[in-house]
Amino acid sequence: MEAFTLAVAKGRTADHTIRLLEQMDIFFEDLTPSSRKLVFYNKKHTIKLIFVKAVDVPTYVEKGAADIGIAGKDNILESEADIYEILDLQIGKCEFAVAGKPGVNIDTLQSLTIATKYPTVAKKHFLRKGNNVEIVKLNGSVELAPLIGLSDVIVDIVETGNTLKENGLVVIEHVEPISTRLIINKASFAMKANHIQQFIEKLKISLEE
Ligand SMILES: Nc1ncnc2c1ncn2[C@@H]1O[C@H](COP(=O)(O)OP(=O)(O)OP(=O)(O)O)[C@@H](O)[C@H]1O
Ligand SMILES: O=P(O)(O)OC[C@H]1O[C@H](OP(=O)(O)OP(=O)(O)O)[C@H](O)[C@@H]1O
Repeated sequence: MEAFTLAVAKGRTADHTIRLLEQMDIFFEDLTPSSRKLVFYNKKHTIKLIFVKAVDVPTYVEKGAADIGIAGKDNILESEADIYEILDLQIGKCEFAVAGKPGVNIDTLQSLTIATKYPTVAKKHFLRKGNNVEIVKLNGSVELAPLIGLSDVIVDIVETGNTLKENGLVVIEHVEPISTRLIINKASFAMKANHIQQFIEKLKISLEE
């Protein structure tokens, strides 16, 4: 019998997530790196795994299309989804930062234009600081914006710092650390308490190994 649905982000954290599940003795049939399939079952058919775009994981969990999700803190914050965030999986580590050309002084500019893939996170950060900002929402290659005058600065993910460096940009402010988190649908947490608690406990043990 199917106990719960687990939404996992496609992309750069997928391999690590699957390895973590394997450490918990959870294996999915037909799951290969080149597969285009999006739905998988474990051997006992108790867990349904769905692969979704990283940015969509919190939405699937909030709406109950998945009971459990494994998602980046970046996408959790941006979605403002009403879910429980239970565990830090200590993978996919990076940070949100404000970055721009060296010497740009964001405290002296009257109004700031911010290019970002994360408009909600960016708006909240600058509201807290009391800055007047205009947000330009982009979907990638955000580092280009200050180089061609589309924005004063960017709010983006920094991991190694290589993308900033190769484009002559620097971190101006650290905003928030990011890592992959375990999230749970609020109703599922009550309705499927046994199965979900078991999963959480097993995951905790794997994280400590
Ligand atoms: N250098 C990094 N750049 C982006 N995300 C990173 C990085 N390092 C770790 N992460 C984490 O990995 C998660 C998934 O990133 P990934 O790039 O696969 O998805 P994405 O941004 O939706 O990609 P795309 O839009 O190219 O499909 C992010 O949500 C973030 O939490
Ligand atoms: O600090 P680094 O290790 O260089 O990593 C940070 C870069 O990685 C991400 O981009 P991604 O590869 O997802 O491409 P994108 O520009 O299409 O978003 C992020 O948006 C930065 O551009």
